[in-house]
Amino acid sequence: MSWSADRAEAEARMDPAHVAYYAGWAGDGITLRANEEAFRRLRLLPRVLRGAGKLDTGMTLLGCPTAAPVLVAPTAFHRLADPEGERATARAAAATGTIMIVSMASTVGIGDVAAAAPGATLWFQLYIQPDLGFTRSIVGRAEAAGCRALVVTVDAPVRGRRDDDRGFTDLPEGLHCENLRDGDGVRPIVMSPAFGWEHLALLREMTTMPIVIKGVLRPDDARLAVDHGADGIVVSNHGGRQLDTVPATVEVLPGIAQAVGGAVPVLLDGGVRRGTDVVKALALGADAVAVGRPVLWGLAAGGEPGVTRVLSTLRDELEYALTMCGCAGLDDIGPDLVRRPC
Ligand SMILES: Cc1cc2nc3c(=O)[nH]c(=O)nc-3n(C[C@H](O)[C@H](O)[C@H](O)COP(=O)(O)O)c2cc1C
Ligand SMILES: CC(C)CC(=O)C(=O)O
Repeated sequence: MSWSADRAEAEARMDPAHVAYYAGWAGDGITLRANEEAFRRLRLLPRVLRGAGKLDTGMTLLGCPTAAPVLVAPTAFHRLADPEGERATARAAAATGTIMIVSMASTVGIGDVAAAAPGATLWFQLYIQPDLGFTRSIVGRAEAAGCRALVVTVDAPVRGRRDDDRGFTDLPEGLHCENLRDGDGVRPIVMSPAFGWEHLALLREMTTMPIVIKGVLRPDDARLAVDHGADGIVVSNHGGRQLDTVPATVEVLPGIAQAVGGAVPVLLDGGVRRGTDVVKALALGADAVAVGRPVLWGLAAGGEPGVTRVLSTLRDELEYALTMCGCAGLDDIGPDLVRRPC
């Protein structure tokens, strides 16, 4: 089943307002579409008779082994798709040897996600909260749950304007952002334009987890992130959900990879749908990619087995594409494999 068949199935099963939230985009959806279109425009140039033999797609990222350079991107509210929510996604991640980045806006608390999927490698995504004491306690919960990295999202100084959200504002009865529990209540997520690079040093004091900056689109910002001690970068435009008309992530990737120069791992998300997209991103300088909506559609269409299928299919497609390209492994992927559009 392809991701678009999953989406059709999700549309049949889910509340239309929730489908619209998952699918949602900022403005006119120019960036949303550009992410996928940019991958489609790139062409692969396979090499032949390389005697490559059987290949291995496994690698290690920030000390964490992963079966393929494909991670689960952080996405909010998995219980809108399936009653087990993030528990199901994490079990599927464990079953496929995939690193899952759990959203701060998960509908299962990070401790419960970890307990439900003991074999999973979890990273935790954070929106820094203006109450830094509360931020510290959220980070502490992620650390106590065994998360292996902190992914700090920096492309949301305010919420994206999503005209087509069709009225989705509040979670249904019984669903909450469990990581924001505070005493008897649950605090709202606060976005703030007041954060600066200096906040990285504050986070560094709060945790021993490696810190990854998510939402970088410029080489100079990537360099600043490295200079301020980031351990990794995610080239991301939030799946086209924040500022419309920013470029497709794969278009800005080569410049960012060059600016980072291998100092820290560079990940990319936005529009990755097939194994061939993974090859293209790696060829243009990414160490790994992350997928957002396909995981949500797989979860809605088929629960935990649905997500397992999405993740294992991506890995199979990657292996197939690499074999077809004459690669012996991930190290064999270079820019020569991709022909950019004229
Ligand atoms: C429904 C939905 C919820 C999201 N929630 C978060 C979130 O809580 N934190 C975050 O950093 N990014 C969030 N994102 C952005 C994803 O991490 C990722 O950048 C994006 O989905 C990648 O694009 P793709 O969906 O085309 O794969 C969300 C994306 C979607 C579609
Ligand atoms: C709860 C939201 C802030 C999650 C998000 O980042 C998104 O919907 O894109």
